[in-house]
Amino acid sequence: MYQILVADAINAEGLQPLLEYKDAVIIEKKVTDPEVELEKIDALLVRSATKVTEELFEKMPQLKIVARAGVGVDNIDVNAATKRGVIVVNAPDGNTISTAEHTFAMMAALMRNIPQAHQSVKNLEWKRNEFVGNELYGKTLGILGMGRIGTELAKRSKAFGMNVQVFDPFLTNERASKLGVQNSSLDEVLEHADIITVHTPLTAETKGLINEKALSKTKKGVYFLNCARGGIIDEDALATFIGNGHVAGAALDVFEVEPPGEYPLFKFDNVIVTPHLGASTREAQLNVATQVAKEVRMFFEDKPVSNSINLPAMSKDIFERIRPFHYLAKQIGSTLSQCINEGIQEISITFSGSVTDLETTYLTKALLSGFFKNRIDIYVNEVNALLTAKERGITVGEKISTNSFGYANCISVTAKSETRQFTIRGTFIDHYGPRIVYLNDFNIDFYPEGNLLYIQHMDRPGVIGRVGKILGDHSINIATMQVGRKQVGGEAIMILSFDKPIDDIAVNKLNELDDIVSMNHILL
Ligand SMILES: NC(=O)c1ccc[n+]([C@@H]2O[C@H](COP(=O)([O-])OP(=O)(O)OC[C@H]3O[C@@H](n4cnc5c(N)ncnc54)[C@H](O)[C@@H]3O)[C@@H](O)[C@H]2O)c1
Ligand SMILES: O=C(O)CC[C@@H](O)C(=O)O
Repeated sequence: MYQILVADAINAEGLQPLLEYKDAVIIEKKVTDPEVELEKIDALLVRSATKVTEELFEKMPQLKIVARAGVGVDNIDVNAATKRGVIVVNAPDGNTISTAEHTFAMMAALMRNIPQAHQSVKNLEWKRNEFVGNELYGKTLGILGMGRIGTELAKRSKAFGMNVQVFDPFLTNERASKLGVQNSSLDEVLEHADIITVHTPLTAETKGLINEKALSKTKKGVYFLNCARGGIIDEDALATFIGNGHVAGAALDVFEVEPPGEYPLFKFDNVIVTPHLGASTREAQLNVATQVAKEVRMFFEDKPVSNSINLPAMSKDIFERIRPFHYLAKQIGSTLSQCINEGIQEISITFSGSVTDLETTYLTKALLSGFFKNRIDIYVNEVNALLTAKERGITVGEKISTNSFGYANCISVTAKSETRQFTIRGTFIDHYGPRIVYLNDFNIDFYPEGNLLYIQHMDRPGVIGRVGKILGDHSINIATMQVGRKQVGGEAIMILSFDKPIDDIAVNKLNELDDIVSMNHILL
């Protein structure tokens, strides 16, 4: 039974896909609640309140997926998640419209002094001259960050007759002209805009994007909006420029520290604020909760998640095509690691035939996760496989080849240690499934699953019989047996499979046999 912790206020109706999931129990409590057994939690659902830090991951060794019911993942240490193989998903577009509408509402309220006038009337005043505002019509709106929210805001602002000038390093001129906005540099926006709004994520690059230097390039009387993340506009610098009258006003939905407590900007009447309400509509909360609940359920049902921050996105269709090779790659990796007993320095993977049409990097990661599964303690999956290899000094190479060794598809892997190299190849055969077809210079053919014994021996009369006898004497039933050799009387290999695990006594007896060179018990 998966334990799913819903740590922030997430729309209950949206959680329905998880509430209906019979393999999960939902716990709605804060991560700090002493009743929560953090060490048993498999999935964590949050909004922006819970900070998902390295220390929290430390307390949650079972955690497999963190879902952010919203866009920004700046409250989640994604690097720490990746290192531990924890998948991070978000709900990227469920609150786009709500946040764009909130930004627009803030802009209109700011330009027409609505919050101040509202308060004044409620204080039994009637100061019509004091609250004279400005039209939006004809003004230049500068948008920094033309992603989902920036784009929706641009559309709404154009409908109000505004000129829209934008800066986004990833925006092409073609897209800008389709949207009817002017694609500009940061400085051009700063110099020309009457109102400037930020819609970037908070990153090392965007932290303080609007600082003293940027503010000093703006027009006197400019207005600022921040409905993205606190810190993109430097709050101290903004306070200075509002205080000296250069900036005419600001509307803020987000703060460097939330809740902001005693806050220098609150003393200005021309600063209007909301408590991080951009996404707070019934529609957005239902959308984001449903999106993440579906994603978490898909993950536990072993289906592809589409909005992962640290995994490649894959459609259901593509996932169905890659699924057999994904399994094959994992089993190859796991077989490989159990066939070699020394430290590996290099793993080279070559894909050929029909598998090359697929996302091979994803298969490389799956192969590595299989490789590490039996070698190290930490949970390795496609998220942290490459990082784990790097941390352990293993060079991983991937290439495509036209030589598929006569198979319709082939994954060939060579692992190198200081002293030797080991090659393993697998293929997926329609109607048969995954097969290992080459092991350490021997052609062979076996199904990579279950309890296997890989025996290297000399090709001499009676060896196979003696192996069979010892196993029989220990009541061990051989399910399948494959042999491979290069020349008569030379080195040979055997792969035996069993219905149940074989005991150490039998293995030791087998090891004592003449003509047995080495033996590896493989559990797949
Ligand atoms: N107030 C709220 O409740 C609320 C709700 C939703 C989202 N948000 C915030 O809004 C942000 C934007 O959301 P979105 O869905 O539009 O994201 P998005 O990823 O669709 O758009 C972000 C855009 O910023 C651009 N960008 C990145 N670095 C930049 C830089 N240095 N200068 C200029 N542009 C840059 C990107 O190219 C991208 O186009 C989120 O990261 C989140 O922090 C806030
Ligand atoms: O959870 C919220 O309400 C805030 C969401 C918003 O900041 C986001 O990044 O999606």
